[in-house]
Amino acid sequence: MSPDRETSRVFEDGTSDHAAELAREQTYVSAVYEKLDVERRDAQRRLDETLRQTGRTPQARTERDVATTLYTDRLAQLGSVEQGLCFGRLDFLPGREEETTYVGRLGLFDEDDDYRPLLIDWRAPVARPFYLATAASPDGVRRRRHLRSLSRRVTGFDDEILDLGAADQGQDLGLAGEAALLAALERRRTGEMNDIVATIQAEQDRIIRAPLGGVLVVQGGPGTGKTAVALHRAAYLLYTHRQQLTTRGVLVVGPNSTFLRYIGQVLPSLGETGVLLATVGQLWPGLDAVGVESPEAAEVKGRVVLAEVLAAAVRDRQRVPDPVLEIEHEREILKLDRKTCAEARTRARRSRRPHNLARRLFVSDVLDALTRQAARKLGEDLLDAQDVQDIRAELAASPAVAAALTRLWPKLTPEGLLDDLFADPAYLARAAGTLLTDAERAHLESGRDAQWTPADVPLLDELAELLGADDSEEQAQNRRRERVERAYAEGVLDILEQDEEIQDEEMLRVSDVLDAELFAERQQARSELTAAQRAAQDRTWTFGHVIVDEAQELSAMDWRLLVRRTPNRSMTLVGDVAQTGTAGGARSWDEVLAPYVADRWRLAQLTVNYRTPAEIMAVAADVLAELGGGLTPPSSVRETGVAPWSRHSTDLDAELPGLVRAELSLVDGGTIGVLVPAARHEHLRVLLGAGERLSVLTVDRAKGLEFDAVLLIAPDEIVAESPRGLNDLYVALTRATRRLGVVQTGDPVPALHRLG
Ligand SMILES: Nc1ncnc2c1ncn2[C@@H]1O[C@H](COP(=O)(O)OP(=O)(O)OP(=O)(O)O)[C@@H](O)[C@H]1O
Repeated sequence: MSPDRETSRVFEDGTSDHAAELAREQTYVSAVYEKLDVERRDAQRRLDETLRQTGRTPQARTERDVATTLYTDRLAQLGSVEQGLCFGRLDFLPGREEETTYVGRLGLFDEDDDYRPLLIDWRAPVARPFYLATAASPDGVRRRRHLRSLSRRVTGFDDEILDLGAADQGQDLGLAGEAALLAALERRRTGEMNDIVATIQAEQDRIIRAPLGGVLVVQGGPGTGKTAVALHRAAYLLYTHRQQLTTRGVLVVGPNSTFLRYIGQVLPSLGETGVLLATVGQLWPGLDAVGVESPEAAEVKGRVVLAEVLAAAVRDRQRVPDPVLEIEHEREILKLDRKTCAEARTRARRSRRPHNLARRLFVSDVLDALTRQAARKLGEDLLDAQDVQDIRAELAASPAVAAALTRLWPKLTPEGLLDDLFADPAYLARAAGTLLTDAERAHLESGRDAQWTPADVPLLDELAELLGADDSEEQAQNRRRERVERAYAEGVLDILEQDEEIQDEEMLRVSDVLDAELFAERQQARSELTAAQRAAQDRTWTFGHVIVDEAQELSAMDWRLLVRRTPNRSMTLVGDVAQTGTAGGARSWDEVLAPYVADRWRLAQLTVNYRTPAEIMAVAADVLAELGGGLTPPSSVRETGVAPWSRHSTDLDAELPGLVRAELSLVDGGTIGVLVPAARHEHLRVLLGAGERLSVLTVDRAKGLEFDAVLLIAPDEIVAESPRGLNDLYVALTRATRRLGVVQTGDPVPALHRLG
């Protein structure tokens, strides 16, 4: 159904009516923007007022904190919805209370008219027919209108009349707002993902609005909008379960930082800033795990047996003397024997506390034993209880005793232990036992770079759990700081109260202003941290909901980390098992989830490809068939009439720059992705350079991204480069929104037979 045909159906007497209708829409949309401006000024004024308040009691201060966060968030939200604020309109069949509803990026109401809705938030239940209504099931909707706009100007609209006569709309894919959808898909790519709020399709909407609890897996082929759906789901959940989720926050996990940059603007454009976007490698606060290692090393590190290896590595550090450890104390030699230490060790281990916390038990038992010995040497009969206590305190403070305890049960940090483990083959061999082969251990030892790698982070996290943090000193410091802060606040209050007693109006005003500024400063520093920011600084933070994109790539150890961050198991996992590139990634969702939720997870599928034109998808479908696994390729929403091309190159360095230039000129200011085998990446990146419109990437870096045109280089090498090479080829072929060119340099790849 073309928009023109539809427009003429609605306005049978021609374009002048269309112009008049456009003008009417402009009047309405202008009024909505005016309301937005009023709301912004109002929120700014309230924030200013709140920051000026003194907060004289703890309750008042808490209230002020809450209000400041509220107005700061509101301002950010109102600031982010400027573009495309109002994008839809629903006209209902007679009999409904409301005749017309406008749908947009947030809800706005007219307080002077009994809170009449001016604009309905796209996430509100009443906006749902905008995404779900079809001619076959119109849900009371007579007409759905998509408004097009540029800044605050309405530039056009596309209508759909939802009567049964129009039931052929969207062909057999059941598309809603097809004209607007196709216009969105035709837009050239900029290197940043856009939101799809105006054109969400029914199968996507059902996933976005699925209930919060439990594990929802979204399986969908390339370009089916999994990433878009995941991000809109985050926005929807925050809107619908605001209270529950703003305190705990939502985490969105992506495969790498290039991908996170690509999707980074979507949630802010939906008015949501309280979501933490991170790779698993970024979930260790203060550490940027950007080290590089071999795929083999990363694969071994991702195996679930590493949890056992690490536990054994920790136990290995809990030692007993062989046979005796001598300690010099006050010119006497005290002896720690194997049996005493073994008993202390058993008691400490049985406590089931993490290593650094169980250490206190071990230390206490050893000190008891040493105290008994020292007392015996001094003549037990001559000592009273206080003397014995003093001896124990002296022993506890003795550097020689401390050194012995460190040898037997050292305080350990995750970083220190992991570094030692990978640097010391004998230690690794003891910890791994029969769990890893010699060759696998060799990967761990040799694959090391000076920096931590993303695959190290789940290991550090596992170790943090095994070791625990002896934070008694930190807690004592916190208690001291709280006491000081309380005393400070009480002091301020005293002064204010005295001032009030003096009843000197001028002085009162001065101290009020001073305190207001001080408090405002302190409070601002605290309240500006959203749950997402606090979560980013806290390894033990547990989220209200976790969304994982490209979930098929995660290793077993990654999953352990993420499940620890989501004790309520409220998760949305989106991915495609046909695109798994990492050796440790998923072959099936069952396999991945069984250890954590058994079979208690729900599966939703996406079936329509919004990215890759049918001509290119046909080539990719051959590769999918060769992969086996019984997955059906998604149906492309459009054809472009442009066939993918292939050529053989005998001198790539000479030919490629010209091919890239040609493609750049054909995409009308759009983007090109040159996807290359890892072994050629560095060379071709230097040869071609890179810029805003041109990216030279390995396939794993291109995962989740899209380009107007893709040039795929040496597909045979991509296939040969990894055990999941065919999956990589599938990913590479499905990155293009308009054009695909394949440059072969070696043997033809059978799965690409269609290209000739
Ligand atoms: N309903 C929609 N309206 C407009 N554009 C859409 C819609 N759904 C998806 N798209 C667009 O289709 C493209 C592919 O979407 P997305 O990247 O979310 O797919 P994906 O399933 O995550 O793909 P892949 O598995 O290949 O990474 C994006 O440009 C996205 O904006």
